[in-house]
Amino acid sequence: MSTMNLTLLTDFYELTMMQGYFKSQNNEKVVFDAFYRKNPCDGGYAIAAGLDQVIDYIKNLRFSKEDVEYLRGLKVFDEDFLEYLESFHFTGDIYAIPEGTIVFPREPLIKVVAPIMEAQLVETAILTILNHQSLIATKAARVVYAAKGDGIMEFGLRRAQGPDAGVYGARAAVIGGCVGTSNVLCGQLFDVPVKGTHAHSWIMSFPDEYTAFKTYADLYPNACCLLVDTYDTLKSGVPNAIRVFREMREAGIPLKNYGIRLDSGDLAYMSKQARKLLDAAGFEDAYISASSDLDEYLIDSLKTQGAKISSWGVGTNLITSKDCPAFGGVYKLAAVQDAETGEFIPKIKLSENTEKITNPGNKTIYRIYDRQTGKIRADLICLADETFDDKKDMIIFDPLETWKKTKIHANTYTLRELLVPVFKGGECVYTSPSVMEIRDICTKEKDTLWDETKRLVNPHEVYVDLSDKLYKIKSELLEKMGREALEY
Ligand SMILES: Nc1ncnc2c1ncn2[C@@H]1O[C@H](COP(=O)(O)OP(=O)(O)OP(=O)(O)O)[C@@H](O)[C@H]1O
Ligand SMILES: O=P(O)(O)OC[C@H]1O[C@H](OP(=O)(O)OP(=O)(O)O)[C@H](O)[C@@H]1O
Ligand SMILES: O=C(O)c1cccnc1
Repeated sequence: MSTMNLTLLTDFYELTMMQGYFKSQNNEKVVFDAFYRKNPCDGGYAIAAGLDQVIDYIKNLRFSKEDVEYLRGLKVFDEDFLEYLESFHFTGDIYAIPEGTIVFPREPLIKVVAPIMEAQLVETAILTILNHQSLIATKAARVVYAAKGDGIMEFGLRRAQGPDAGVYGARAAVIGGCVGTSNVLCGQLFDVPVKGTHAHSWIMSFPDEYTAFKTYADLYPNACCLLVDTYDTLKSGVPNAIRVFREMREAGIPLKNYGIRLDSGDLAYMSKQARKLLDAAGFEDAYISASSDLDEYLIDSLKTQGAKISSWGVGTNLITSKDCPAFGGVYKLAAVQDAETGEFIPKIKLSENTEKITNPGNKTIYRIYDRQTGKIRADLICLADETFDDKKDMIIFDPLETWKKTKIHANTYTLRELLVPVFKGGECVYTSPSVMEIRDICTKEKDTLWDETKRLVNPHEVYVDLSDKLYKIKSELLEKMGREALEY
């Protein structure tokens, strides 16, 4: 999948605009920001994911002969433009927040600095990749948070919106903290753990439940998880599982990593009863896992109910992010380079809705950490060439409600620039960590948030402020626009 040419994975208007820029010989260098506006599921944060696929996409960005032929057939593009496309490749710079990082609304997750024809073309693919994976990674992080240290298995492939969503969704779910996936192709492509139990069909294909369990246990004694709800969980499923475990013990087969899976009924009640039966038979270390339309809220509720479940399989609600099906990331022009001075002229997009007014200029983001706790104090969006000294006090203010100011005292904080170079002059200068390494990074990242921000409902919002300089540029641009509007 990584060498696939996805050059035509774009909206038609990117190409018609590209031809327009070509015809008007307008190929100035510009800055585009890919950012999102609202955390998924009304949560307090999101997790950046998908960068590695964006890198593959950019590396393979070439119009093949067939691509150009196809575009010629649309009878919209002129020969000179089609000829240009034949030798097209990406020559710009890309900066990105590494995968697995905690991110907040309005922060550029990816910044493209490139001639406008190139920067425009890549909009759609960058957004579709980032939007999907960041959404599922965030959803997974929420589910993992609810499970309070229990393992979450990703079980969603069959219910995902197609193969790509299944495979890349599973990748993102592992980044967000799942311990593994049932998705074998995802395992092969990204070297993540694949695991699983068995289906009801396995049980139903045998003359009786005991024989099905026994056959499975003989085959997989080291990973023996028996699905106990096909007929009657407490009267048949659990007793038959206990019978098989007992026979394994009597046969001298070491019992480790074994247990049962509940897939229906009242999971709190069933798990408590099953726990009692297993314990009474001397199988205190047998685990109880559960699946059945779970999500973060249900897992949280089951925990509160005292369910005796220590491992969870989550499918549909995770892989589709069912209650919040879109991440809503956008890609906005932020600056255009002056051909003569080389300076970036900030550009702004107005909106009736103040939250939708874009942040102009060639920017970067600094994360401000509390030096003692390592937790995030706030993020600061500023101009790319601004520098800060953590030995000096820092005053940050809310960009919308500017009277809300916070003083961060000198030597109590550390700074980290979030955007890192990924492409320079068209060359990739970044090596992505493996998915399991990104998962580890993400686990550490989650530790930089207070619980108040991680909680599932009404979380505390982390401040994302603008630097003084950027705030002034934005205000001046808004003023100017306002004056110009009056002149009409
Ligand atoms: N103790 C519980 N508290 C809250 N929700 C629960 C509890 N136990 C199960 N659930 C959830 O309730 C829903 C159960 O739905 P339903 O009864 O329709 O299906 P089921 O029990 O899975 O049975 P079947 O698979 O046979 O349709 C699932 O989403 C499940 O996760
Ligand atoms: O409920 P989800 O969160 O989507 O998790 C995945 C579900 O997929 C399987 O059911 P399915 O009915 O597809 O197959 P089965 O016959 O193996 O139960 C599994 O038993 C889970 O219930
Ligand atoms: O392995 C499992 O138990 C599994 C896999 C996919 C979907 N549901 C369950």
